[in-house]
Amino acid sequence: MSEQALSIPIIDFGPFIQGDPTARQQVAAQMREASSQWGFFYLANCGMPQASVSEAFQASKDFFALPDEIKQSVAWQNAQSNRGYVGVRRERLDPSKPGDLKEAFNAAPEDRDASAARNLWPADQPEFREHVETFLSDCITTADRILEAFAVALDQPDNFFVNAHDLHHHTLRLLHYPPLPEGFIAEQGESRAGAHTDYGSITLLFQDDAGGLEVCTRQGEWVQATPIPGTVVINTGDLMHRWTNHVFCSTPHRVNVPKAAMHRHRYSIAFFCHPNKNANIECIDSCTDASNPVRYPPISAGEHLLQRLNATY
Ligand SMILES: O=C(O)CCC(=O)C(=O)O
Ligand SMILES: [Fe+2]
Repeated sequence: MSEQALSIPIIDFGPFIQGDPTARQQVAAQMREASSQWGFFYLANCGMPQASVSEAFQASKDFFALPDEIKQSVAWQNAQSNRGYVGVRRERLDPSKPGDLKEAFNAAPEDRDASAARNLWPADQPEFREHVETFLSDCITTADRILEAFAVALDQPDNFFVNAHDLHHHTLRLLHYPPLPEGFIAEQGESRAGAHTDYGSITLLFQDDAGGLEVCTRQGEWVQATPIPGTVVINTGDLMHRWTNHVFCSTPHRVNVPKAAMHRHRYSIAFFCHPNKNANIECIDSCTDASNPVRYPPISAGEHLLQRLNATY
């Protein structure tokens, strides 16, 4: 492993939340550097209430332990709504590989866009719904702060990204990677999650201590994103890559199975941020100059997402 391989940046977000303008600029500059070099970083002191995170993980464990018929009662229907339960092997994040060895539950904020699809909640599980909804709301608050820092990082008005995301077209995804029997991966070439990039603007990723997340460096080397307690992993996705005219990376990542963790469960939770479906995604002015001319025509965020989802299912 190279020097760089050891150093997915860790950024302390505390000074940004506390509000001193110089400190905010410094945090934003670190985020800019990390997003240009890695497209991935750990954020410490991001402001998420610890109880909310713990309750969401517990709710996730309880949900995935339910009988299959209950989970199937809220089965995922289509890319347009993109809510509900996705069973093991249903999704291929890397289309050249067999289905991923994971199950998932997608939910989305319902507070802003009355025309959006509704969440699918299993009957008689009021605590599950309550904890997921609380967590969703905390993720929105946290994501807005992070988006504010990204705007500062790109010399835009503080609310540049927050305004473009104000319909909350985000997706929350609970993920469960079941324990695997011996020899399974070697025989079939499956993984827990195939190599992929995320589609949206930014992703907040909460992981348990099982490990397995790997990130591809710009040099093409796979590096472990070892869980660090108290941090959330932030990555910039395809839409941000396009919006910033390639200034920020959309970095391939995957979930492999470390031998030591093969026989245990892994849980993670991803919050995928997406701009309003009708937001016009057009090269940000600070991201182009003579050496980096505009690379893409404008596209709506909704059109961009549908193109990516249809390629995955
Ligand atoms: O479970 C993880 O750690 C990563 C999941 C992921 O990358 C995704 O669902 O897009
Ligand atoms: Fe991902």
